[in-house]
Amino acid sequence: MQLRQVVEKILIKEVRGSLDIDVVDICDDSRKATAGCLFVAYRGGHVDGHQFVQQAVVAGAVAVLVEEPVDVMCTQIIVPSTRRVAPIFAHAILGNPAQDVVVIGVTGTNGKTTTTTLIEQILQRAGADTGLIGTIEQRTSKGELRESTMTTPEVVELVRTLREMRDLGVQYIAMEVSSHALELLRVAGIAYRVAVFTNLTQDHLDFHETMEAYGQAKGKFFGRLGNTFTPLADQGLPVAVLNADDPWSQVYATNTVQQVVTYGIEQTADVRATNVDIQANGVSFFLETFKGHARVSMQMTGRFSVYNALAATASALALGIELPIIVETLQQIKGVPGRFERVEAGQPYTILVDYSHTPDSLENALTTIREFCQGRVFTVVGCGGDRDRKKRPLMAKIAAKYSDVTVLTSDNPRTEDPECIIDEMEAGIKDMQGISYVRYTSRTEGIRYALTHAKKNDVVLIAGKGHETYQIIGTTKYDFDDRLVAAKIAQELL
Ligand SMILES: CC(=O)N[C@H]1[C@@H](OP(=O)(O)OP(=O)(O)OC[C@H]2O[C@@H](n3ccc(=O)[nH]c3=O)[C@H](O)[C@@H]2O)O[C@H](CO)[C@@H](O)[C@@H]1O[C@H](C)C(=O)N[C@@H](C)C(=O)N[C@H](CCC(=O)O)C(=O)O
Ligand SMILES: Nc1ncnc2c1ncn2[C@@H]1O[C@H](COP(=O)(O)OP(=O)(O)OP(=O)(O)O)[C@@H](O)[C@H]1O
Ligand SMILES: N[C@H](CCC[C@H](N)C(=O)O)C(=O)O
Ligand SMILES: [Mg+2]
Repeated sequence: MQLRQVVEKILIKEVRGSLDIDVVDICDDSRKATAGCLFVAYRGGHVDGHQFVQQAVVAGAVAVLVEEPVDVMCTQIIVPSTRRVAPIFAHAILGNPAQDVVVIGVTGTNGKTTTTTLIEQILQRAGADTGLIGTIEQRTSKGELRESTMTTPEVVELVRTLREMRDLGVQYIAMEVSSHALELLRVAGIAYRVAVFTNLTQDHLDFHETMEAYGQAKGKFFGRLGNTFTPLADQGLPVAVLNADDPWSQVYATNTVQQVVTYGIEQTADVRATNVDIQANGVSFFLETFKGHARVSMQMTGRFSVYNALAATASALALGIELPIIVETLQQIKGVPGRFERVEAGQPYTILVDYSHTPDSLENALTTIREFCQGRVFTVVGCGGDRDRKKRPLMAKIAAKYSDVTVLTSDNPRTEDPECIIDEMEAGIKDMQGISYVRYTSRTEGIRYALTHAKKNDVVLIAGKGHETYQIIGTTKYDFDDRLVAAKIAQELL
């Protein structure tokens, strides 16, 4: 497209060079620059993208979007904030794919991956072609596209993925919207048809600093619903789906002028579960909605699974899907990889791998296990390095409170010293009376300790890494899969 067509939409800018040039692509990483692209320079947390404009031009960039003049031989568009306007360029240059697909966004601390998966499965059962963008992978009903590197990609990659999905014939896309994405304007320009809130509990205080700021970041999603620079793909009106049992929903309801559908267990809600019965192999409940009611028996367990099911139900109803299709899907779905996933190696005790890497999700996982466990509970848990440090003592405390034996170990230490991370976790439980815990820096050895001591009727929870197939130590990514490691050790111990 002619660069002039987009640049004319930008109010505050200085242009050096010609705008009458054809731009065929956009990129924000010089290492991925291609012939005829526009390179966007972001000032990052580690490096300044402005350093790489020359490299991008050598690779074929014909124009650059920058915050200060740079010394290169190509068109320069100089703006106060490249992050602010990059979405306008990305959507326009990549052909506005978001206008051709119906997008459902799910935000919240926990439950995004599970809820988007449930929504995707319901839409597929209703006969739609779907896309999914989230923590584990980016896939369509026609097949997997790729494993994810981020929950919500940066805007350029995100819009490119939307375009890829649209070109494959996808009609509906369910995507996770992280608080980082909202804060960094990664999802600007996407007109969500349904915006879902799961819950807000402590995480990411390294990035947002306070819970208030974290809550406000999520609130942006609802404040802007129906208020973006691209129109909705279909004729339906935007809907906010809010968790009536989370106090932040009241704030978010006042943030939006759009219709709101609430769901919950405790409080009165438009979509509600009553008579919740949690078992080891599933959960059942009575589902009441504004479109009828039904008894539901799911193969996924835990009270949190009921919340995810309710959020997905409310979203699907907002999209006009019939209740029986929703109920059939909820009953048929077996689970999501790494979420309360059982490892079966013929051992007499239960092994569960769960992606609980926040205090709240760990507490939910353990209270669920306590509801059905007849023996002892062993929890193997670590905390990620280069991430929120404040959650470390809290997670250890929760593990120790609900477990008979806690094994403090490494998650992804990244560039931090693994011993220091475990020290920070241990600080939360040092003074607790009557608890039993051990430390193993090696995650494999931590898992081995728990499995060696577990007996019939016991449950071993391996928390924090879920579906991950790697462990990041320093800057190296090693192969590591809790499920495979646990299965191998359990088999050896038979
Ligand atoms: C805090 C955050 O989101 N950081 C993101 C940010 O990193 P950064 O600001 O440090 O980037 P940088 O390395 O300084 O580079 C600055 C710019 O120079 C460019 N560059 C860099 C090197 C080079 O040779 N050429 C070049 O052009 C980079 O592409 C970038 O545009 O920009 C990078 C490039 O787009 C992202 O990869 C990076 O995400 C990192 C990997 C990350 O871990 N993000 C996490 C915290 C995150 O976003 N998580 C949420 C989920 C959270 C949750 O809910 O659980 C997510 O949505 O994934
Ligand atoms: N609705 C919920 N409320 C609280 N905890 C939940 C909920 N759903 C899932 N969990 C717990 O949180 C863990 C992560 O679930 P899920 O992957 O669906 O969340 P997420 O929001 O996508 O996480 P991430 O921020 O890492 O992408 C699960 O393994 C489970 O222990
Ligand atoms: N999306 C989360 C995932 C955390 C998973 C945990 N295993 C870790 O590495 O801390 C994050 O990037 O903070
Ligand atoms: Mg996720």
